Amino acid sequence: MERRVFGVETEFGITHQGGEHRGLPPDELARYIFRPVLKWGRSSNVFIPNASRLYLDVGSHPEYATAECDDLLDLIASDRAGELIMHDLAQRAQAAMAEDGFDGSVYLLKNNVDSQGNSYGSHENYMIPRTTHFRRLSTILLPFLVTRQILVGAGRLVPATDETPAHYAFSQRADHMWEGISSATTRSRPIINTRDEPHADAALHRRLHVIVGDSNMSETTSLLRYGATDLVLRMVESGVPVGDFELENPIGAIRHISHDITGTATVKVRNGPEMTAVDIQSGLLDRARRFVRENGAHHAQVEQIFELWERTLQAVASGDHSSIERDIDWAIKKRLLTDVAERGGLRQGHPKLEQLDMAYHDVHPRRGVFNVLAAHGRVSTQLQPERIERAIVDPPSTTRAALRGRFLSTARALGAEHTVDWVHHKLVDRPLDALMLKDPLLADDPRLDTLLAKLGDRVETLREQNLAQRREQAVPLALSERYTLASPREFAEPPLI
Ligand SMILES: Nc1ncnc2c1ncn2[C@@H]1O[C@H](COP(=O)(O)OP(=O)(O)OP(=O)(O)O)[C@@H](O)[C@H]1O
Ligand SMILES: [Mg+2]
Repeated sequence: MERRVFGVETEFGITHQGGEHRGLPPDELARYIFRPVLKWGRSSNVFIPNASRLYLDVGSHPEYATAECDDLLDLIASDRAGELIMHDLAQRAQAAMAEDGFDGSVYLLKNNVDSQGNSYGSHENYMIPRTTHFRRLSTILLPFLVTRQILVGAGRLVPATDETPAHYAFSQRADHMWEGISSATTRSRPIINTRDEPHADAALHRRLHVIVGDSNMSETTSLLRYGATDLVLRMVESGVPVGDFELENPIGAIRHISHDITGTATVKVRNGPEMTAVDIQSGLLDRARRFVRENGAHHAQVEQIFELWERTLQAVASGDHSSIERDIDWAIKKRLLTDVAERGGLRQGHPKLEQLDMAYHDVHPRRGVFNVLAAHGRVSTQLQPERIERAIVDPPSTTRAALRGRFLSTARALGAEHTVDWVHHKLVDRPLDALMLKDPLLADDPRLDTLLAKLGDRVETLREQNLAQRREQAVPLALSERYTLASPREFAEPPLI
């Protein structure tokens, strides 16, 4: 596959604290957060002009699904834009609640486990050819995903239980996976979900749904996560030998690996020896390097991804994590927790440290601990803030998201009733002219002009507007007046919440 479509769905944890009374329960809080969405789109399931989807399912985990991207940096930008859009909604909820007499602060967390131990996801979507051999896919991809947490896990301080002392684990999600592959998402939570909803021409494509990943705060970790997975998928698709790392017990392995931060835990490879996660990842990295040597790099970040992949494996293998403490989520957070524990003389598992673990994932640009570290230049980034800000309003330009974005902002600006999903675009008054875009990689289609022309002359006026003018109009429609990013010099130390 020359170009691949990527999308990521993030479910956020929410909580309301710090007021005079007990905070609102999460379901009521979620309703406050989605109030402007409901008002804007008359639904709690809307597509917004940057072509992404905002969604509140039953329960209390607001979700943002990025538009389709074919570029890794676009994907990360759209995901980061989602944090800011959700943050904006959380701030509005806080203000509305204060007016209603519920004081306190709203916290929106981009993590995967709440303090009661419930888990929520960060789902990756990769378009793959329909012809991909599924058995080959799973024998290669499962061991990759089971061991990928040592590269891109978000880290978690695991509280003490009767059997185990408090300790630091690579992953948030590992303990919440129950199956290797299946079609269920909630009940049995498989690593790879096989539900067949391609959002594309089903004869040509599948949408691979990976639900094992942790939500990442670090743009660099995200780049490694999506970039390495894409490389492994390329090898699967090309048919080259990738080695035999099929695991005897993937679910036992994913937990075992997560809870051993020394990286020395071994897992049994079917037809093979006991191996560490580093052994398996090193084998895959070697083959990916060979694959790129023979076939060429398919995008500009491939070498950077290899370098990060290798450096992270070396750090885990040596036990010296200092070389990745600016780049990899679990290592950034571990350094922070260690420093704070040493400074304050706190034992492992102290409630303050558990709180700091949560605070790392707070998406508030000036309060969230990761964001404060970023504002102080203490973690690496991949994107200029302007690119993230643009992604709040503008869809990616190289996929059908561009068409959806144009349809949405034009229809909104002209007050034309419409419905959309990933594939369909319909003006309510013109149901027979509905536009179906089955190719997610097509960013241009004259049929959209034909459809929009049904809206009359005013479309021409809109088309002639420059981007800045369009943004002026689109921003209020994208749910916000203005979004501001953290100012880099405002804060002295990461706060504890
Ligand atoms: N053809 C495609 N291939 C890969 N990803 C796609 C494709 N079409 C859309 N996507 C991405 O898939 C994700 C779909 O998100 P959505 O939340 O609607 O997922 P879902 O699994 O269909 O539904 P739900 O969350 O309701 O269970 C988005 O991030 C989108 O960009
Ligand atoms: Mg979803």
